[in-house]
Amino acid sequence: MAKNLSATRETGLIIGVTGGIASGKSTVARAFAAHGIPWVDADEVAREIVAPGEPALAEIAEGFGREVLADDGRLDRRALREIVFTDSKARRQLEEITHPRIRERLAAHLKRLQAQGAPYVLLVSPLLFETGQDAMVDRCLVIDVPEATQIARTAARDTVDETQARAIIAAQMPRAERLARADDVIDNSVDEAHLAAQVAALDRQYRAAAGLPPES
Ligand SMILES: CC(C)(COP(=O)(O)OP(=O)(O)OC[C@H]1O[C@@H](n2cnc3c(N)ncnc32)[C@H](O)[C@@H]1O)[C@@H](O)C(=O)NCCC(=O)NCCS
Ligand SMILES: Nc1ncnc2c1ncn2[C@@H]1O[C@H](COP(=O)(O)OP(=O)(O)OP(=O)(O)O)[C@@H](O)[C@H]1O
Repeated sequence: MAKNLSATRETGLIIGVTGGIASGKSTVARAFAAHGIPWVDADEVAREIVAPGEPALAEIAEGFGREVLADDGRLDRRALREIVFTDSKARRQLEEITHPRIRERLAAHLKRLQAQGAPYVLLVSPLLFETGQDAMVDRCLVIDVPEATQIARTAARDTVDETQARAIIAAQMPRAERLARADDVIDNSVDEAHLAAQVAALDRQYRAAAGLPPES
């Protein structure tokens, strides 16, 4: 059900941005940044909490074995990716280690950004609904593309092959369910100009909701 756009918490408006792998979340975040809007990225925070010396890295090594560490002691992300996207039990084990820490770190980053006085801020997360991070935001914006576009854009961008891209999509919320939980939707199936026009319209809407005039 759509949230009341004017009912923002005292600390200011937070927009949750979500969508499956390669739906275009980072591209959307950069388009909002062109309007002066900052964001916190859950994938980046997920990297921060497994940096060398962090307790989560030690717990992962304990649970998954030294084979998920590279020679320099850093997390071998590819090795861990291959384990967790073929074994849902292992994925849940990883999430039990990472998700509470990601959530805590996201809250701290959001607080810091809000203190800098932005019109509103974005929380960009592939698993906004799956992890309950949607409770941290006032409104959920879903970036929507067909699955074939996700696969094609993943293949064009990184080393994840089609089988693995499909396994990652299968580990995420189905498209229809995500759309059903959206307050706002961006159709990112066309091109960046089409995306930028939708972001500009939402920016006007969110500024009005935050009690601010349109961007001058
Ligand atoms: C498994 C890991 C090491 C793979 O790292 P890698 O650098 O290869 O990929 P990256 O982190 O960039 O993730 C790629 C994409 O996979 C998807 N993804 C990542 N973790 C998950 C998950 N637990 N469930 C479903 N999809 C996921 C997201 O769409 C993400 O954008 C890493 O994704 C990880 O630590 N995941 C657990 C933490 C997590 O849930 N992160 C998501 C943000 S809350
Ligand atoms: N409208 C578009 N037209 C063409 N290509 C696009 C469009 N939007 C995004 N892309 C491309 O698709 C790929 C995925 O986009 P992006 O990295 O923004 O997705 P993401 O949702 O942040 O991905 P991830 O879930 O892996 O973090 C990138 O290579 C990007 O340049």
